[in-house]
Amino acid sequence: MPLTINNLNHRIHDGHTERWLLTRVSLNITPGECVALTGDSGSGKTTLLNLIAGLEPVQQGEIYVGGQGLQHAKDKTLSLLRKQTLAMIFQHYNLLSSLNVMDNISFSARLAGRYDEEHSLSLAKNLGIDHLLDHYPDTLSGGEMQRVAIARALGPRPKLLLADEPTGNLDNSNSDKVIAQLLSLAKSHHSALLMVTHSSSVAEKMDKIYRLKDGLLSQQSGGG
Ligand SMILES: Nc1ncnc2c1ncn2[C@@H]1O[C@H](COP(=O)(O)OP(=O)(O)OP(=O)(O)O)[C@@H](O)[C@H]1O
Repeated sequence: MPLTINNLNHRIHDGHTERWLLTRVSLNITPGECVALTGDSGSGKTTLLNLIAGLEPVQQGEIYVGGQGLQHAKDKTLSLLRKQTLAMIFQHYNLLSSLNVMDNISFSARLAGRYDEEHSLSLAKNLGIDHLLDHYPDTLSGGEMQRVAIARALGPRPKLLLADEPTGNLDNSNSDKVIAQLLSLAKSHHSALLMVTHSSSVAEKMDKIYRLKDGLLSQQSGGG
């Protein structure tokens, strides 16, 4: 299973007080399943993604990514997991400005020791950015940059893709195209996808929709 979360509780310091941000959160995502994570601003969506990526320590409960438990995992295990098993896509793309598109796409796969030129080129072709391979990020549109970020994330063939508002900076027609490409590539790679989104039309395109409210995660109707 790419992602299993059992009874996760997470407490934060809010000024001088402490409060539970996440309570009894459980979630399973199967290979190739695409799941939307929704919830009001401040409900804890980004914190949950950070916990799954091993960027914040698990306080109570269990998170398994590709079978690897994150609770009690050492930093080395977590950094290997981020290289080999999961990938993240951000709203602000996080491309490397000194590398051209081809090198940006190859970057994560090289880091994971899984670089495959044919695979990188096929991702670029599928995402419609193969004519931009020698361009640099500052010459690209927002939609093009997000496509490069998606190709880079899929380069190492991750079991789990985490995406935080990946189309938040795009207009509706670009957003629809990028989401359609992301879903179809995630499915064809059998990568599970957990995507934070504020857009109900984006959420509806996913297999399942979950909502975080008052610390609790619940499945909503819709999606699929
Ligand atoms: N390490 C931390 N210490 C203290 N407070 C934190 C910490 N991490 C997150 N918070 C707080 O937890 C709450 C949830 O933040 P988070 O970014 O996870 O929400 P979100 O649902 O992603 O919001 P948005 O949709 O606005 O991005 C916020 O009130 C934030 O200030």
